[in-house]
Amino acid sequence: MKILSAAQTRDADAYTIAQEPISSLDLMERAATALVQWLEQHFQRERPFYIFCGPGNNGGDGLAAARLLHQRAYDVYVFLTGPEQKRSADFTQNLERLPEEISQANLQSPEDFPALSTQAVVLDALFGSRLTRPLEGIYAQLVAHLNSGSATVVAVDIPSGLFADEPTPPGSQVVQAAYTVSFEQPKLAFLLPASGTYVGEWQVVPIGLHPGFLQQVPSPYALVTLHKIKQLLRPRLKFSHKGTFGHALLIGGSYGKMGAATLAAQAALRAGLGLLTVQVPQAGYSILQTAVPEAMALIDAHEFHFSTFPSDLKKYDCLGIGPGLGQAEESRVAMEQLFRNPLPPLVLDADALNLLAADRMLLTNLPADSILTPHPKEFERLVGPAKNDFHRLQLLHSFCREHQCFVVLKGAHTCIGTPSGEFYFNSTGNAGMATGGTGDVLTGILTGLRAQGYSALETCLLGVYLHGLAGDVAAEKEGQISLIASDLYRYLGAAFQRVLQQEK
Ligand SMILES: NC(=O)C1=CN([C@@H]2O[C@H](COP(=O)(O)OP(=O)(O)OC[C@H]3O[C@@H](n4cnc5c(N)ncnc54)[C@H](OP(=O)(O)O)[C@@H]3O)[C@@H](O)[C@H]2O)[C@@H](O)CC1
Ligand SMILES: [K+]
Repeated sequence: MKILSAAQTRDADAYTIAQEPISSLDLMERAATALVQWLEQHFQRERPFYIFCGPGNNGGDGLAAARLLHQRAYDVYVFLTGPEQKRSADFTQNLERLPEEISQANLQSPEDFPALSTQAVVLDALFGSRLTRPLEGIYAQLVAHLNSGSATVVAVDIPSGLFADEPTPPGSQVVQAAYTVSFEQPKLAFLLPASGTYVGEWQVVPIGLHPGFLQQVPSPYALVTLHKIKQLLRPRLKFSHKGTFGHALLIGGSYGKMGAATLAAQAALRAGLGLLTVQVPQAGYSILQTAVPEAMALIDAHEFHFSTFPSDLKKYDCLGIGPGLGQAEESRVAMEQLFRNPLPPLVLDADALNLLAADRMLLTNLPADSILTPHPKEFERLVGPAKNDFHRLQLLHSFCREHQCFVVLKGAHTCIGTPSGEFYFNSTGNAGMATGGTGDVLTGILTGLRAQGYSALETCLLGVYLHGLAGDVAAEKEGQISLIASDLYRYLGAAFQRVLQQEK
């Protein structure tokens, strides 16, 4: 699913109005109807609605929703803000349509702000996607009031005060929503860590924007959906054998960090890999053979960490390196030597990335189409600090282009950067996965998929999505709090099943 800028969203709106054709007022009615359907599913009629409307079309949505909620027997209170001369045409029409029984108040100063009980549902329809500057004066005071109460806040389209596709200046007043119901497409701001915290749980409701426009509009940003993943996943054919599904080499583990290597190994196998060899230091031999009997072991010359690499690298279909590797000087030298050889497709994680960051000459020898899986701190070590989340995306773009690699930047919505400048945000996963070892599992999944012949991009899309989906299935069964990394490979099979069973 493409992610559009605020300007593109307005164009989509205008195109739909002209081509469908539909009046702008009717499009607003459609948006409000979709919003109210969502509200009805989530809130009982005992919950009174306090609807705060700004002067633009976001406020117009709020007014239309007020009328529709009233028709559905909810208690509704409407609060208007902003100068009358700023009111949009559709806002004005919806204000005229508002039934007289609905109480209305104009908010001129903080003394007019209503008290909000825990029972109340606040609908934030102050500003939408055409915010032009940070909120000030009465708007900022009102947002502070809404945020200080204990009512449930639902943002219409986007929390007011948040910029959809550019950084919101630090210190700005922004609505802290429990839920955000967004029209047709999520906004880029929802997917980035700093702005995403304002959005709460977000939901996209379709409002029938013209598919012709959505297909042709260019956007570097996309949200990866189940539909896309289903198209990528290849079925396992009857006459296949273990050789069909690739042979991967994993290099990882050091004294005290053998678990990282065994987690990655288990995950690689569960990703459908045919054969797996794992190279560990001597101290890891029995651990590996006991924890992962399905894997073949190669033993490093060093007792405690990575110091040498196998000579016959060509026989492997993918090399995954990094989980639990450590950062010993001997390991750095071994990496340097490794990078002077012809290599199979690479997946690099954790300490392999730290070694790259410490020795930038290594980066110049990075083979094209390598996959790197940093968390934000590891990414910062590679590219330097980012001023904000949007600047981090620029750094991601430049890094992927310069090194012709794919970067899986891990986070709540993991972002895959590509050499050609696209950004794919993941839509699966949950907070239970913020626990040690889940990154090692991801490295294993990616290594296992890449060895099966998936392209670097397909590997990233599939691997990241399935890793998150396994986490979601695990959380359904065990809850988020107790989720641990090994649950992710234990539920990976169930995640594959969910994708395969999804209707095309
Ligand atoms: N696109 C779609 O598909 C559909 C969109 N729909 C809905 O429309 C919404 C977008 O509506 P919109 O374009 O009227 O913009 P919106 O954000 O309501 O307000 C702009 C007004 O606020 C003002 N203003 C801005 N910043 C300010 C500030 N800091 N402090 C004070 N004032 C400020 C600005 O005036 P300015 O002062 O900048 O001249 C202008 O008057 C969208 O989010 C969705 O909810 C659906 O109904 C139908 C389908
Ligand atoms: K809003």
